[in-house]
Amino acid sequence: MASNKLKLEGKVAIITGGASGIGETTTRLFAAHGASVVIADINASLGHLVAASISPPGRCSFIHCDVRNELDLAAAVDHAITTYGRLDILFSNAGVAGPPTGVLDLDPAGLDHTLAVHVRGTALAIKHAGQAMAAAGTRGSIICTASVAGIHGGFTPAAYMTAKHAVLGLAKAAAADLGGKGVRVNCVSPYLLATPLACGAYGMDAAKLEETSSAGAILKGTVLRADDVAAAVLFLASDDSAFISGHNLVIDGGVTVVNTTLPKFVEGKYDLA
Ligand SMILES: NC(=O)c1ccc[n+]([C@@H]2O[C@H](COP(=O)([O-])OP(=O)(O)OC[C@H]3O[C@@H](n4cnc5c(N)ncnc54)[C@H](O)[C@@H]3O)[C@@H](O)[C@H]2O)c1
Repeated sequence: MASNKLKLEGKVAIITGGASGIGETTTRLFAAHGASVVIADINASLGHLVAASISPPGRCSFIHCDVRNELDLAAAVDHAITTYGRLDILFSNAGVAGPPTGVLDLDPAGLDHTLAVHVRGTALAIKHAGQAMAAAGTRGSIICTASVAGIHGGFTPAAYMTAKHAVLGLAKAAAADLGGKGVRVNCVSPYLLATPLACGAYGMDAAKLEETSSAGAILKGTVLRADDVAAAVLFLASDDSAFISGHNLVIDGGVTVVNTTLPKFVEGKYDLA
């Protein structure tokens, strides 16, 4: 049975990419669990709308932040501390789909942009949030959005896949560097779910994308939604995961561990079809 206990009461979080999709849903869940949340995003109109829709007024605020820009991330951390007095949680989640090509057709500018948002952005967000947590002696939690594209080849175009592998490496490096300060660093790795990023990249509306995602999933009878990812992020942000660091929490209903191309053992025999 789900507990009614607030899991983040009195905590302060920064969520990059918090204006939309997984970030927006996590912003709402964190606030519902008692956290004050700073949305750090380039989309000012959506960011202000989401922040204003969360009650009580002031519980959530928006700051314009391009995660490729170190000064923007430093300002987001300052904003959290000035406005709410502390920083306990960073959810580094801002992302772009990147160029829709394989390696042979790769456009260097598209590769640079994809790596800058996902890798440089995550590294600098961890740097500034980690420094603030360490300076204040806060036993903080940092969560980065990686992807099933950080585990296997073939899921996505090359630049995005490269970026998500790097995010996993970064999180391991950061877990090692920040563990001595009491700060935990983990990743979540979702499979395909309907958000503006994914619908845009695949050229599908939300219903079609969910149908496609469900058809490819191993786990049947349920559809992966942003709520599922936000629940995993809440677990990693809260004291429920107090001794978990350097972990990649995969939210894929088994997609990355089941190889559907191998012969299948069904009801007493191998299905070689
Ligand atoms: N949707 C999926 O299927 C899926 C699966 C696995 C991982 N992810 C990852 O989840 C994360 C969130 O994406 P989403 O699917 O919710 O998409 P989304 O488009 O709904 O949200 C992405 C957010 O990032 C923001 N953003 C983009 N560039 C930025 C920048 N330079 N600085 C600050 N903010 C910026 C956007 O404005 C937007 O609010 C991304 O890292 C994405 O790679 C998505």
